[in-house]
Amino acid sequence: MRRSMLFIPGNNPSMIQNAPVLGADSIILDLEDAVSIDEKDSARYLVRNALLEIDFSGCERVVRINSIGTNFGYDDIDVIARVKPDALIIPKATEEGVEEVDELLSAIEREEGFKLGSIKIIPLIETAIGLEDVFNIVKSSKRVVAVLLGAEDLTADMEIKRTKEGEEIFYARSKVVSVCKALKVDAIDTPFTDVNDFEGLRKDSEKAKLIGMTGKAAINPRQIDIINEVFSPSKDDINWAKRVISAYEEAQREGKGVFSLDGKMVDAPILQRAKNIIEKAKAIGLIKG
Ligand SMILES: CC(=O)SCCNC(=O)CCNC(=O)[C@H](O)C(C)(C)COP(=O)(O)OP(=O)(O)OC[C@H]1O[C@@H](n2cnc3c(N)ncnc32)[C@H](O)[C@@H]1OP(=O)(O)O
Ligand SMILES: O=C([O-])CC(=O)C(=O)O
Ligand SMILES: [Mg+2]
Repeated sequence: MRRSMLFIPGNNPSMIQNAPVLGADSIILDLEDAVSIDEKDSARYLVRNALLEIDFSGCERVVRINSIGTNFGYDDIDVIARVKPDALIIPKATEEGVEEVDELLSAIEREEGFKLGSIKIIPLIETAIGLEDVFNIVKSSKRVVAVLLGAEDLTADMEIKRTKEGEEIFYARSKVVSVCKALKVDAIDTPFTDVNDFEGLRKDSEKAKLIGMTGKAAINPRQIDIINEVFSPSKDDINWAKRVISAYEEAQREGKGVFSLDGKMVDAPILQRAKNIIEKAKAIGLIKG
């Protein structure tokens, strides 16, 4: 489950230390934009040591490396992959970049005796060229388990204003979601950067969920509960899904493919939606069995 993915600056030991108790499904130890050039080398070793020494209590441990187009990216991979993070985020992802990281990871996994393919990749889509090529980027490595949308860099690249309402990223969100659904990987929404506007965060998360995003990045621990709640099925959703499934079974016994529940038509796609809700609720542990 990747409902909430919390960014933590890779040069901040006290924030990293607290990570296991913050309630995020994944933590992203950042070596890229949250770390100044002067601190790139020390942050890399801090993150390496944290991965070796801290028990992250089952949180997915993800590291955002620097782009391999920079001086830092190769060193990041060489140092971090050897301590086996769960996944690497590749900023400003391109097809060639993901292929190259995949090959570098395979070489390190062989050298270290790790299972081949065990370190996953999450491409960060945050350029216009990356967005237009997202299908090929996801296809370019079997390691890809999710896509993260980065709206701050994307809107900078597109020379447009970033707004709280987010109309300017509707196409990007939709494109990422469509590709992720087609290729069966998670679609993770861009962070909401006003860490004191909780109503705005909820609206933005609901907007992303409505069109199919499966989780959202966070930049502050106070954002996690809202994100987890929005990206989990609600009690009402679960009750509705259970009623649809049992009504469907009854209709089947009566030989009907389509019937109505509360005045609304139920047929195969609605049954599928109900099953998806139950699956997700089981995966999160909201229902058992
Ligand atoms: C566009 C992008 O690339 S986004 C990704 C890169 N950006 C980041 O990683 C930013 C991460 N977030 C942060 O650095 C901070 O949350 C800021 C700068 C946004 C806000 O900082 P503040 O206003 O000081 O946060 P706030 O007052 O809520 O902090 C409360 C507590 O949470 C901690 N905290 C804040 N952010 C984080 C975080 N991301 N991870 C873990 N702990 C955090 C603080 O250290 C503080 O702890 P304390 O009470 O023990 O002192
Ligand atoms: O990683 C993210 O989601 C945030 C990011 O880099 C961006 O928006 O440019
Ligand atoms: Mg960015």
